[in-house]
Amino acid sequence: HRPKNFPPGPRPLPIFGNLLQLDPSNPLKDLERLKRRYGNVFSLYIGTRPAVVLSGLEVIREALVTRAVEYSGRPNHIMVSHILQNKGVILANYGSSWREHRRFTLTTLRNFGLGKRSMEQRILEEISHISSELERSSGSSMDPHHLFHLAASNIICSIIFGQRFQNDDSVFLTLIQVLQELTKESFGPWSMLYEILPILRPLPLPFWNAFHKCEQIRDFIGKIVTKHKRLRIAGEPRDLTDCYLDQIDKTDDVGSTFNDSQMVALLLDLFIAGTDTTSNTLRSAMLYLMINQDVQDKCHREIEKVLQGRADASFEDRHAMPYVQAMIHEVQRMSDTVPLSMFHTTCCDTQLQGYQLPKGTTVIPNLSSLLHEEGQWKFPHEFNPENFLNENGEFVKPEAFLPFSAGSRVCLGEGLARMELFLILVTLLRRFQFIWPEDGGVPDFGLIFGGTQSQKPYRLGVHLRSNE
Ligand code: HEM
Repeated sequence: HRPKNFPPGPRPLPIFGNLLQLDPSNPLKDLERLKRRYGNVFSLYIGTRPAVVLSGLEVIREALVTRAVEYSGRPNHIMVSHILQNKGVILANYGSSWREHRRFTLTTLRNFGLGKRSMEQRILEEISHISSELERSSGSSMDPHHLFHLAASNIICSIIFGQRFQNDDSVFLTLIQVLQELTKESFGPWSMLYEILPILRPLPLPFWNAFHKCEQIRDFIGKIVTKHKRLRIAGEPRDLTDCYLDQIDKTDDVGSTFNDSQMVALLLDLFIAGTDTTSNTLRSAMLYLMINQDVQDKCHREIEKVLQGRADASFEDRHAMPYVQAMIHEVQRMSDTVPLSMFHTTCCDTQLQGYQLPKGTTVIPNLSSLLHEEGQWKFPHEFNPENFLNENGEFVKPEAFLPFSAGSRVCLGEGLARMELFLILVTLLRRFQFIWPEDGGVPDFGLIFGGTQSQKPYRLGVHLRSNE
């Protein structure tokens, strides 16, 4: 039975709740259908637990921004929260440890703690590796998946560990593979069984693989931390790990939330959160740019005009490049990278649009619903940078653009991600032209659903521009 005055929704079955009414390979269409039937706030049973799905700008803003404190919890019954032990930031409960770690990370990422090499420099260094790799493919085509995935991982590694790995480093490649398997298994069918039938948990079933994989990654991170402890000079941080060790020194009291196991959890979080998201967005960008040569040409002209003879772009240049900004935001809108955000929970009994939600209710913000919401966009269903330009050609950001979510849990890496997307795309569009290969078949813009969505595999045609 639904609690009193709980949002309406389809009738659940015993044990499975409404899970059998959703397509596990892509529930977004089903959520859209249920929204049309029950409204922008409706409920679903995931197993025996009720969850509330929020759609549209008005409702999502009311929950995540207006009532931010009431809606900032994280579920602690799902498999991935058990794997990550509710430590670090992403799945940490709303409370002092989460707050202090979030503040520490944001401050450090804002370049107050990264030592001599700024975040911008670290990104530019990685771009030079991407460029060399693309140069090797000039005149032909390549699958960009690996290239962008390694680049995004390496940027995060450079910031948190102070080092990048060679693209053929076997330990790094294994780590990335384990990480990819971990994210897949954490949201796969076995994780559903783990959640809805707790009685199965003690049995040696495949969901334990995900726990073992996470241990492997923690070991890898643990070794890097040990090396840092040996080589660091206190007060002279080279990267985020050094900053954290300084922070432990500073807050060495009994009540401190900064300690070794929280540090490994935080580093793991940043590594997980910062890789697929950025690299999937870059893959979307390349696909849309290859098919929309007019947009690519316009960006190239704007980039040349602003940078003229300068060697590198800087993130500040974005203010002089409204069209490029519009293109990048439009790519993010269409790539819909984190469609259902991270699940939230209510931290106390609360309300929304006249409904009552008891403390502990799972809340699913359907961010995907905003990015194509009728009435919010000039062209809700097509790729068109004009969605982000006013009649004077100036860049404007509609309120429904919330791919990083909103409120107190808004993506902590938004600044970093935006800097990466801008610097990488500007540098690559300046040096290369990307062309749909003749044998590429018909372009398919359909997305593969997941915690982070991605484009289907495709080949990127690369043409090195002459030094015009
Ligand atoms: C295009 C790239 C990215 C997108 C679209 C994206 C999107 C998101 C979204 C939707 C959330 C959930 C917010 C919520 O619960 O309401 C999130 C959380 C988070 N993201 Fe990102 N993200 C991106 C890149 C990054 C990067 C590069 C980092 C690494 C620094 C990062 C770190 C995090 C963290 C730590 C959280 C958890 C925040 C918290 O619970 O307080 N993200 N992100």
